[in-house]
Amino acid sequence: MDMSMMPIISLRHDDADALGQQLGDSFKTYGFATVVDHGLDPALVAKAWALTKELFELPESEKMGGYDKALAGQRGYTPFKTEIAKGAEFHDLKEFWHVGRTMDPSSPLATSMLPNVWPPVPEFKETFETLYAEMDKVGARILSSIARYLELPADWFDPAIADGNSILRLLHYPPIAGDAEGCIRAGAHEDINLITLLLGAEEAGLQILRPDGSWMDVSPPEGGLAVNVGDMLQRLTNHVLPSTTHRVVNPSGERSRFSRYSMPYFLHARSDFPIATLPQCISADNPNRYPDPILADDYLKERLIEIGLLKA
Ligand SMILES: O=C(O)CCC(=O)C(=O)O
Ligand SMILES: [Fe+2]
Repeated sequence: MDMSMMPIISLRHDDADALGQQLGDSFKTYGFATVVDHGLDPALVAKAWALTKELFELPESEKMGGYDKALAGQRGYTPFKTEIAKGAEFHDLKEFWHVGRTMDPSSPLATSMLPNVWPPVPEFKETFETLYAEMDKVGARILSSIARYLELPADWFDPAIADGNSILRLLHYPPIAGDAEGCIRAGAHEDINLITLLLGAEEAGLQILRPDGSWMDVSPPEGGLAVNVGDMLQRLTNHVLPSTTHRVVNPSGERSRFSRYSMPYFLHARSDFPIATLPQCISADNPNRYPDPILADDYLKERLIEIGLLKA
C-alpha cells in the first residue's frame, strides 16, 4: 500500500479474514483506517451531536460544575486551553467533556475507575451511556479483526478489554479567535490507548504524519469513523502496528468562523491488563523493544502526567 490514498473499509463483510487483512494493512501502513458501515445507530449519533452542541453552549460557570482537578481530566469538563501535547509550547484550542464507563459498584474494578459526572443537559446521561456501549462493541469488533490479522484467536482481546477504562471524549474547537496566535486546535500527539474510534473527522483539520515528515489529511465519508492505533497497541505489537502522530490544524477563511466538533472513543484495556509484547510480533528483525511488561493503569498514569492532566 502506498501512502497516497487511505482505503475506505466497510465493516459489513462476509469474510472475517479478508476484513482483518484490509484493516490490518491500513493500520500497518498508516496507523489509521477509515471505516464505514460500522453499525452505530445514526439516530443515536445525531442525538449525541445535538447534545454535544447544547453542552458547549452552556455558560462557562455551568460547564465548570463538571470540572474537578482531582479527576485529572478523566471525567467531566476540561476547559479551553488546558491540555497541552507532549513537548508542545502552546495549549490546544479545545474544550472537552469526558464520559467514562458506568461501573457496577460491586465490580472489583469499580474503585480503579472514577465515577462519571453529568452536565445539566436533559437526556445527556442516557444518550452517552448508550453511545459508550455501542462504541465499545464496534471497537471490540475492530480489535477482533486486528487479532485475526496478528494470527491470534479472534476473541483474544475480549478479556483484555472487558470493563476497560475507556473514555468517550466530546470535543469542541471554538471558532478561531484573536488569542489563537501560535496555537493549534490539537497539537501533534499520539493517543495513549489501544485504539481510537473517531466520529466527526469529516470536518477538515485532522492530519497524520507520514514517515517522510509530510502531513496527510484524513477525512472519512459523512458518518464514517477514523480509527487509529494508540500507544498501548503499538507497544503490545512491538510497533508492528504504529501509533501514528496526528494533529488538528486550524481552518482558514470562512471555516475559521465555525466551531468544529468531534467525538473520539479512546478504547482502553482493563486497568489490570499487563501490556506484554506479543511473541507473534517479535522477530530477528524486530527484537522485543519492551522486555518489561507494564500494567495498563500504570502506563496511563505515566502518560497523563506528560500531557499535563495529572500531577506526578
Ligand atoms: O478532533 C479530531 O479530529 C481528533 C482529536 C484527537 O486526535 C484526540 O482528541 O486525541
Ligand atoms: Fe488523538
